[in-house]
Amino acid sequence: MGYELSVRNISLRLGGKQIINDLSFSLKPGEFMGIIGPNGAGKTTLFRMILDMLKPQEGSIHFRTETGISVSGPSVLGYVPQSRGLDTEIPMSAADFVGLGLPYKFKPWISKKDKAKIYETLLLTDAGHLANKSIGKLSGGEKQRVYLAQALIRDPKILLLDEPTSNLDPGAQEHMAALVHKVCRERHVGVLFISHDINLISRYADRILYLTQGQHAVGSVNEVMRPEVLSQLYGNSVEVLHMGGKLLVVSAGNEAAAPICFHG
Ligand SMILES: Nc1ncnc2c1ncn2[C@@H]1O[C@H](COP(=O)(O)OP(=O)(O)OP(=O)(O)O)[C@@H](O)[C@H]1O
Repeated sequence: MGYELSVRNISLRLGGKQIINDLSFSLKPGEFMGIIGPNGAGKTTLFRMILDMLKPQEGSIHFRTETGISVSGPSVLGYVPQSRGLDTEIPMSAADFVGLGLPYKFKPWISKKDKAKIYETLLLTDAGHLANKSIGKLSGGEKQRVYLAQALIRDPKILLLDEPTSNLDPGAQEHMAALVHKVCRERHVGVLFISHDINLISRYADRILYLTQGQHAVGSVNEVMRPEVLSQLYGNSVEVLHMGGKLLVVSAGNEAAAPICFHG
């Protein structure tokens, strides 16, 4: 069964700054939504509200089954945080790391069933061959696939991914986004995927949420990535250039038009 996320008119001020202002959107089962916006736009803060780690000062966030029954967020969410800073010497295999995502049980061993589930989930994220390797010694792309497996081990209905492709080379970025897209479609999981790369996102996302300066726009890439929409968000004249099949967003009317947000 799929679950829908419904965000209704939420607003949040932090440290005297309006981070989120009257934001509403919904995420359907099996839908892939990309979240983009400059540093400090409030993307992670939005995740913290969805995860119930932070309450919006106005508005509400709900999770419902397809038949309309409300459920609590944490029970249906899988989350890959932005960074973990794992010690390279940490004495833990990738499989044990994934096992940390299992519901806690008062026993010192992992059951055969749990072991099978861990391996099956590692296979799902193309990381089966990494099961016995030390988690701290994996490459950035390998680690991200193990983190994804940990977030998937409890079969979440909605997946929150905070920049899972940052610091990865283009091939690993594509691999990660394609994996997430496969899980999204095959398992009917709703995905919120934060990234700074609109060109990557636009290949996979059904819709995007663009956040900046307390403002936002939601829609398809073609609906949102338009000069009139982005100019309104930034409060400045902005151009959206299409170069070699890629999007480039720049401040308009400036000879030395500095990219305000290069989406390579
Ligand atoms: N507890 C807090 N108190 C005050 N301000 C905060 C707090 N948490 C976050 N902020 C501020 O809220 C703003 C949004 O932060 P957030 O981490 O959500 O941005 P982001 O869009 O995820 O940025 P990035 O792309 O750099 O990860 C920032 O200006 C940040 O300094």
